[in-house]
Amino acid sequence: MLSSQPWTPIHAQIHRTLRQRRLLPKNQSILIAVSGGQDSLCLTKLLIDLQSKWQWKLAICHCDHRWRKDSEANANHVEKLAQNWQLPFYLQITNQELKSEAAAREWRYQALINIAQTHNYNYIVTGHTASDRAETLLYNLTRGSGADGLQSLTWQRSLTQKIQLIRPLLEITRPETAQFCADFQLPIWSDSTNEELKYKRNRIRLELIPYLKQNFNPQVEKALSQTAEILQAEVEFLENTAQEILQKATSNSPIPQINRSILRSTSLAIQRRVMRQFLQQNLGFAPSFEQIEKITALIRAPNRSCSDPFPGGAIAQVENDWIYLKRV
Ligand SMILES: Nc1ncnc2c1ncn2[C@@H]1O[C@H](COP(=O)(O)OP(=O)(O)OP(=O)(O)O)[C@@H](O)[C@H]1O
Repeated sequence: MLSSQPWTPIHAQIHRTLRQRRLLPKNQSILIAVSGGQDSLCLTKLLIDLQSKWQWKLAICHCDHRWRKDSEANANHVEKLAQNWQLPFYLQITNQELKSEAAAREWRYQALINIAQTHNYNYIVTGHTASDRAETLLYNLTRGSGADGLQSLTWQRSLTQKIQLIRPLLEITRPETAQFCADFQLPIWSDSTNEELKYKRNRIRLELIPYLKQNFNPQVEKALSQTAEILQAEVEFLENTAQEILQKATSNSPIPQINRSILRSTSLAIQRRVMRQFLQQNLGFAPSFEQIEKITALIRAPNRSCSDPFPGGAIAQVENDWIYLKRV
């Protein structure tokens, strides 16, 4: 496999991050998701250069959403790069019309998982950067997310029991990946839809972030990304604590029930999280803020109080020390 050093500060940083965070252990099989854009090319080059230290088995996967006229040319471009790098290449082409960004994303992750499962890759890596993290944080902030949405883009997430999604570039900004690609003359395929202002995410990147940089903080991407990093550890702690309390406060009974006096001894932050987990477990979907508030209010409500119905028809009802989730 080609690896034309030199070793740059970004190489050193990624090597250190991978070691400290134990993101991609030695000898593992890794599927790199490559769009052809600057971030995923930077990621691929870095992993190739670090490969001799980690003994990974690397491969490239490209997903063709068939959204743009040049999508086939884009796929061919990535295939050529894979050949030059002497890496196995997998192409996934959609056979359905993907109507939204969300649909495209869902299809893409499933396509990546299918390739990873078929060819035994335990890790899928993407080129998400600190800039993506900052943009996702801002986007979720405008939608009213709590800390969970603001931790935006974690270093690692399970896609299936066997496959982990890893994002090694979360400390590197997009201007840095652009510079890296220029330094190593990596041939970036530019995606024209990235410039379209009808997409909110693009407006955050092209209008809001430059405004914040100019008027508030030139390092705003790093600053927001740091906020996401702090929140990530806090969310993990709160979720684990809530899970422990949920276990103590519930019992195995045919009608789901949760104990009010145990919940009363915890803080509102934990009560909300416990209730979210309780509803999710028993209703089978992620509850909204209003639905969580409705059931949380019952922790201190008078006996026999009840909520109006949740989607699906269940209601929550207080009986002495318990809240029951009853199907009516
Ligand atoms: N067509 C593609 N084929 C393979 N990988 C892709 C493709 N598009 C994006 N990726 C991977 O996903 C990363 C993020 O891309 P981008 O920011 O464009 O997607 P996104 O939809 O905003 O991200 P996500 O939905 O995954 O959070 C890229 O760096 C790359 O690793």
